[in-house]
Amino acid sequence: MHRTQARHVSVEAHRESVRQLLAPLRTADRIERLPLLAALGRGLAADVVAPLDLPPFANSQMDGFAIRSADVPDGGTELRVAAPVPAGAAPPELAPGTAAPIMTGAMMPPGADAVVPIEQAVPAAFPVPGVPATVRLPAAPPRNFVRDAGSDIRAGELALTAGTCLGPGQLGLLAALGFTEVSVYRALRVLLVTTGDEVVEPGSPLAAGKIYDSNATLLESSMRQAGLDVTRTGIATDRVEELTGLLRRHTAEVDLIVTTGGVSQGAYEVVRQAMAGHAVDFFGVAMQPGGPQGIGTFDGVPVLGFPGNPVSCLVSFEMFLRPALGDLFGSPAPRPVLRARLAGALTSPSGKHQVRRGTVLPDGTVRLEGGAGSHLVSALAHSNALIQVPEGIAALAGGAEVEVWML
Ligand SMILES: Nc1nc2c(c(=O)[nH]1)N[C@H]1C(S)=C(S)[C@@H](COP(=O)(O)OP(=O)(O)OC[C@H]3O[C@@H](n4cnc5c(N)ncnc54)[C@H](O)[C@@H]3O)O[C@H]1N2
Ligand code: MOO
Repeated sequence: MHRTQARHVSVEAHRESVRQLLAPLRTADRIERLPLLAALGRGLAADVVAPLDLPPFANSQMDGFAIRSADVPDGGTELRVAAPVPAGAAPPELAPGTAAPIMTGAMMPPGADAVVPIEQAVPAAFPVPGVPATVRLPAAPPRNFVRDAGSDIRAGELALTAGTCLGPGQLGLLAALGFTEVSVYRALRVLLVTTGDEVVEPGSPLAAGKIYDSNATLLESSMRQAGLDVTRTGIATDRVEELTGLLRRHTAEVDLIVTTGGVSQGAYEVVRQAMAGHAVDFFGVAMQPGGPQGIGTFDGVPVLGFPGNPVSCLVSFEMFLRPALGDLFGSPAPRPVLRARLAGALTSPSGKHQVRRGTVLPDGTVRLEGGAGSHLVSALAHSNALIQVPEGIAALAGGAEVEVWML
């Protein structure tokens, strides 16, 4: 279905449509098992349940003496020194009235329930092993400097939920639990097509009326950051048959097609025309920039048609595609959402959700970078955040609190 720009949908509704378009890609054949380090930055494909307690056994948090806390009265006492407990050993029971030298991470001897750090002992040094010795220790409450078995996570508990992005912390947990491999989603393969007779490759001569292709680099880097496997076709001209042929050649190899340009109201809207006869819908989203959008399938492959202005296509990616990838596949680089105070006033088209670019400063304010224009790539390059101005707001004064998405 090829429709004209008759309706306007909300940002939230379009984000949900993008999610629904991609949800069928979450299939079992897109799951693979990888060694932990190869899974860095991938989304976990299935819940992981802890197969063991962490720590697996009660152990000492300090180098010191393991004691039975009941053996030491309030004012402290002198105890006989038992055999030392090095890390990695399984110690025998601690005899009543004795203190066992114990190292950080070493297993608590059965019977011992507290550790006194070596700094608090008199003398504050471990005796030579095998030589009879005593040590004076202060009282310590039960569990003093003891890390209980299962105090981090218990066997049978959910360690990581499906859809979690695997960063160093998550991979470290899997290693601590003894895993060597993990099930993750394969990277989605995306075909990225920029369009326009005025657009030329950076590095080639810039004739009058031409501009360099910034969208391809903006989007390919965004896509790579979000874990996508990107195929670029080079710039498609405004000839419809050329674009149609190019898309047909690649449909079998990709999971998603993303185009830029050719979706608004001009006389030569190549993407709209190439999608004629396919289940692709074109309409306006109540958002600025990034208003004109296309969504649907081309020969069964999901398609997103982003507008051609550089900031518009980047904002489209951040507002619609990145959140869907995060939700469905646990893709990396989700955007942290913060609240910040505007350093200066702004105006916004009240019927649209405006996305301005800005810099969040250490004092918790956000400074606008450039105006609202969707061609302002230089201002974008100096921004670290997208400022969200919801539909219905026509103006905000300096100091007003806004939601920002960190880039
Ligand atoms: N009469 C109307 N005109 C326009 C409307 C409208 O509603 N009515 N919407 C405007 C808005 S908003 C946007 S956004 C653009 C969207 O246009 P298209 O998606 O059709 O994109 P193009 O016309 O091809 O290009 C727009 C703009 O972006 C530049 N561009 C395109 N590709 C690239 C690239 N790869 N790298 C850098 N710059 C690129 C292109 O030269 C244009 O300046 O339509 C408005 N017009
Ligand atoms: O919706 Mo357009 O992206 O404002 O220039």
